[in-house]
Parts: sequence; C-alpha cells; structure tokens
Amino acid sequence: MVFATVAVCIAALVFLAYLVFRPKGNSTLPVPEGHWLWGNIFQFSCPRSDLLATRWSKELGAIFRLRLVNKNYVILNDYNSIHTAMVKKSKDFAGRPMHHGNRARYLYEYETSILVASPSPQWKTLRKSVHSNVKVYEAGLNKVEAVNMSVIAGLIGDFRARNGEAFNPQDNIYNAVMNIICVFLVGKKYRIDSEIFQLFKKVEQTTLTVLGPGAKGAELDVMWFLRFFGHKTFKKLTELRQWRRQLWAMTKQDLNSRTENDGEYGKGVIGALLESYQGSDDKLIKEINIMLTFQDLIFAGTSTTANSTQAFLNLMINYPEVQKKLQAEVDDVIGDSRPVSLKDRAMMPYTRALIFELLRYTSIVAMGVPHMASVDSSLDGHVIEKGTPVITNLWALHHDEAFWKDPFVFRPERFLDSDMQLLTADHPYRKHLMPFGAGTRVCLGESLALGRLFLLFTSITQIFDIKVGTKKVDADARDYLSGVNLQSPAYDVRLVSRNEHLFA
Ligand code: HEM
Repeated sequence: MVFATVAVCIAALVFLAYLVFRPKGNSTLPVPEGHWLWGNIFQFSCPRSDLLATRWSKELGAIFRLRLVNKNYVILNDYNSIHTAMVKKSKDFAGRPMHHGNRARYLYEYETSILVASPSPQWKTLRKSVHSNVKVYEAGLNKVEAVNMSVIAGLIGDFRARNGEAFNPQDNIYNAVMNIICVFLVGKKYRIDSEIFQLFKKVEQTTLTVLGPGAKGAELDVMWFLRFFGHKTFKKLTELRQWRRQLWAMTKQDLNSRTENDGEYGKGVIGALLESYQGSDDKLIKEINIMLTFQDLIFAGTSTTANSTQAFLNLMINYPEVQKKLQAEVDDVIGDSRPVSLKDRAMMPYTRALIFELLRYTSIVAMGVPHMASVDSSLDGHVIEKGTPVITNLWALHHDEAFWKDPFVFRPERFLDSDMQLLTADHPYRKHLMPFGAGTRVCLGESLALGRLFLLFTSITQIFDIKVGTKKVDADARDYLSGVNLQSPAYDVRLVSRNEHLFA
C-alpha cells in the first residue's frame, strides 16, 4: 500500500514537472531528439556547439529549434534564414533575450548595456552616442593610425626580442590588442604589469569564461536555484561583478585626474560618453549603463581581434604560398622604408581578400550574439513567437559546402576577380560573408576591427618571415577551441627578421 502511494506520488511529481517544464507554444520547427524532460540542454552545452548545430541542420534543415528545458531557441544556419531575420525582418528580430539568461542578467546587475539591451529609446541613445564617438575617433584617421602603430611598434619590439627563436605569441598579441582597446576606450596605454591593466585583462577573460552558449555554467540559465548550492560559475560571476566595479572606479579616477589634452589621445570613447551624460538632465542613460557598455566594449573588442591575429600567424605557417603573396603585395605597395598606413589599403586587394577569407575561415564569433523576436513573426513559413531567442550560426553560413567551394581550405583568391581585384560588395561571396552580423545589431566595431587587422597583419609581414616553430600545428578551424569566441589551439612560431631598421 505504502509502496503504491509513493509510486503514485513520484509519477504525479514527474508529470507535474513535465507540465511545468514543457515548452510553451506550438512551434512547427523540427527539433533534434533530446531528453523528454530537459530537452537538448546538455547536448548543446558542449564545446563547439556551432559544429553540433551545423550537423543537426544537415538532418533537420536550415532552421530548427532546440528545446532547452522549457524554452525554445531557434537556430538559423544558412544565408536565407540569417539574411531574412537580420536584414529583411531586422525590426522583428533585433531584440536580445536578456530575460532568458540568468547568468547575463545577474552579471549585468539587472540593468542594460549596448550589447544586451533590446531596442528601446535607451538602447538607441546609447548606440548612437557610442557610434558617434567611434566615428569621431575614426574621423581623424591619422590619430587612430598613430594609436595603433605605437602599440604595434611595441609588439614588433617584443617579437624582435625573441631573435627568431620559437615562442608562443599568444600573450604578446593579447596584451597589444588589449592596449589598443584601452587607448580607444580611455585614451591611454597602460604598462602591462600595472594593476589597472591586469584588471582589464581579468574582467575580459572572466567574462568570456562565464558567458556564451558552450561556456561552463550554462545550466544556471534555466536552473537559477543552483546558485544556492555553491555553483562555481555563480561564484565567478559574483567575483567578476566586483572586479568590474573596481576597474570602473580606477578608470573614472584616472579619467577625472586628466585634463582634455593630458592623455596621449584624449579621453577615449568612455571619457566622451561620461562627459556627455554627467550633469545632463537626460535620465535615460545612467552611469551603470555606461559602466556596462565599457565592459561590452572591452570584451567585444579584445579577444575577437586577438584571436584573429593569433589565427593569422598559424595560417601563414600552414599556407606559405599565401604568405609569399601577402609579402609581395606589402613589398610592392609599402616597401621597407616606411611603416604601413591605412591609406595603403586601397592599393592592396590581396591583403583585403586575405582578411575577408580569414574572417570567413575562422568565424571567430561562430554563433553570433543571440537575438530575440521582439514581436510575433515568421521565418520560412514557421511562426516564431515573440520572446523566442534566435541564434545565428555564422560558422554554418561561412562553411556551407553547397555554397563555398572547399570551405575548409584557406584561399584568399575566392574574394578576388579574374583581374585580381577585390570582388565588389554586391558579389554573392561578399554578401554571404557576415562575420560582424548584419542589420540593426551589426557589430559596432566593424570598421575599427578591419583597420586594426590590416595594420597588424601588414606590419608583421613587413618585418618578419613567419616560420614554423618547434612543431607544426594544423590551422584547421574545426579544431579551434570554443568559448564566446573561437581560438586557435596553442602553437609556437619563429619570426625571422627581414627588415632590421623599421621600428628599431
Ligand atoms: C574581428 C573582430 C570582430 C568580430 C568578428 C565581431 C563580430 C561581432 C558580431 C558577430 C556581433 C553580433 C552582431 C549581431 O548581434 O548580430 C558583434 C556585436 C558587437 N560588436 Fe563586434 N566584432 C569584432 C570586433 C569588435 C570591436 C573591435 C568592437 C568595439 C571596440 C566591437 C563591438 C561590438 C558591439 C558593441 C556589439 C554589439 C552591438 C549591438 O548589440 O547593438 N566588435 N560583433
């Protein structure tokens, strides 16, 4: 009797759990086979969820949904679906699913920033302000260039100090890119061993480990109660909030102690933002929104560019014929007696094609940044309910075998025409390339990133022959490590000087 009562109670509880956790709505989109209660969550919380989603899309079609416990997520895997959602129906899908992610909500202190806010008057004002400050920054191209080149000169110096011996370039690249971001944000480079620089690094790197689809602790998004049981990611999130507050206090103190012309390059984007809102009656933007946007820009700008540069060196080792062509163009257009300038770009189609190919091949931001349907809408005849998170699988778009010939071969020529000129922007290859997303939420740092990659790649190539280190590591992007951004596995390289006098 007792046994029967317990069995009935358990069955009732399980049924109740199913009723509570079963996803609401009646989506017609196919879903991969998963657990009856928690759906696909543990399958999807894996390293390289982009590769898994790409495999699923081959069985289920370009648009499918995942069930993560009681929530439906829509995954878009080809050009038509991504372009329709991001560009044609940009307004319908420009939201961010902040309410779905406990980790993000807690980290962002239940407030918003440029990256996590759905379109609203506050988001528009913030995006417009950052954008106009970025533009001011870009307007004086010489200034941006001077900033970049001073940091790049330091990086070249670090590389030279290796005397052509094998070494892992990861830290040097990361520190240089982080300092480029510091100059962009607050108008100043920092000493690598300074407390503030170390805090910048800690905030950036920890953010990457606690957010993102495949990051550890994704289960907190649907089982928030786990925070009461000593969950490690929750502890990290709490620490990160403290480090960010500390970094923000130090940054403000530093900015306040400087006069307009004091900093090497003004007060940067954050200095300008703070000045425009401090003392203004406009209560739309609060200091916390600027602090959170500061964090967005640190992590959106650093590892994306650092990982691309790290991938570049290993690609040059693995594709020596590409390196030769790049060097030939650098030697031809820039020569060996002056540093590279952004103005050279117009005369360097091969280099620009190489950068496009690198962005396609590596697809560093493989799953984009999650979007959300802001209204009831549809994609390819399927209803997408308001509030549904929508993920763009940019990896699948950039490695679609039905569209790209040999997508796993690194070949810059695919972006050149028969006269070796860059394909025009309306060419299908250019249109299918969306490493920065597209539409309303397109990456805010696209032109900055393209400019920096150009200066970094050409400067390194001008000064060094890039050679294999102690052992060759495959550059196949399918083997990259996951996080929020993909990263090449560690390798070492020999950078053998071919130009002794520049940056000496
Ligand atoms: C190789 C370098 C970079 C790549 C591949 C990249 C890629 C992306 C992607 C895919 C998105 C999401 C777009 C979407 O929501 O559909 C994004 C958003 C964003 N990126 Fe980048 N990014 C790069 C560099 C940068 C830099 C240097 C900055 C600024 C310093 C930056 C700032 C941002 C911001 C603020 C957003 C959010 C925009 C919004 O939500 O409205 N990114 N980026």
